[in-house]
Amino acid sequence: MITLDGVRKVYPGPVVALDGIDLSIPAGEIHGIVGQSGAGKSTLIRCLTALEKPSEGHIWVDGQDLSALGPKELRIARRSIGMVFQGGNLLDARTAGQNIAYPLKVAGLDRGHRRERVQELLDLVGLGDRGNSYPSQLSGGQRQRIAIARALAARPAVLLCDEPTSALDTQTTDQILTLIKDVRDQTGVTVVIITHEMSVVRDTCDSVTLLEKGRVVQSGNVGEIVADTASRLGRAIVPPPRVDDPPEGKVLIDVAFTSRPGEPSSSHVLGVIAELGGDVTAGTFETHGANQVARLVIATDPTRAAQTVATLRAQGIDAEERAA
Ligand SMILES: Nc1ncnc2c1ncn2[C@@H]1O[C@H](COP(=O)(O)OP(=O)(O)OP(=O)(O)O)[C@@H](O)[C@H]1O
Repeated sequence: MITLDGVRKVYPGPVVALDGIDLSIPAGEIHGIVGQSGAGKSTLIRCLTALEKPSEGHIWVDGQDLSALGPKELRIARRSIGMVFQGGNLLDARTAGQNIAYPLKVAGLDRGHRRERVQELLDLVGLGDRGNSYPSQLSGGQRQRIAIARALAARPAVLLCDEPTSALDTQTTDQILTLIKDVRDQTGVTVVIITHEMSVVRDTCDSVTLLEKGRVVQSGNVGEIVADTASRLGRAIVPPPRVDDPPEGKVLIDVAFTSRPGEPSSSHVLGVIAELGGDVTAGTFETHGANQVARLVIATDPTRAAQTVATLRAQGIDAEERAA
């Protein structure tokens, strides 16, 4: 559905914003793009909307090579790409309904069909009775719902979301992410979400790409990445639980493991830790597909720390003493 092949983007300077990106996102997936500030996320999304032209390489969206299209063809191709920005970016002087209708007007849909489609979209995002409200009369979450409806108006094959929840509180964030998942389930749209929040990746994305200095560090299925205890991205998506200080006279050991079907279960590992004289101070257990992913912090006597780490590692369990 979305394929990038050797995409480079060099700004004058020169600044290499994208340095040879190869990426494939299947139709109907929700894909997260993460990376630190300056990693190239916004440049990547601007290339996907064809607002920016790659210096090298090709981008296919919905079967079309964007780099091969002329200006007129690009304008048409852009209709199959919906965009949602941080904060919504609605036109303040227009009602919610008029905001949603705008891309339909541009696409040449007649008034009657526009009205029908706008109501359908308002209902889809759960704001069926707010079509006549102006953006200033809506909450941040409601504005973002209208922005999603507007992005979906022309039935795009791809929905690109640039930090869609970073201006929202936790509860509203959850509601917007649930809406994005529902929309994907109902319409089959392929979704790309740029985010700096790993919780968005954990709770919403099927697959994820980590960018660093314009390059792909890791890309793949979220469940598989978090199950790989050696993956830095996996540990960022499911981080170790927070423990500020070890109990008096103890040291802390970070433990990470994945229980796959047919492999030693969490209770087995907890048994090993207990036998070694360790106390579980905090723990996170998450189910990803058929796997259970665990991050534990255990407290133990300093004299036993090295032995505990060695025994756990010998059993294939990731363990590391936390620096004091
Ligand atoms: N128009 C531009 N001209 C020159 N350099 C640019 C331009 N846009 C981005 N850059 C540079 O390209 C690199 C990648 O920037 P980009 O905005 O894509 O990163 P990002 O991962 O989206 O960062 P952030 O999370 O801060 O938005 C940075 O070094 C940035 O300074």
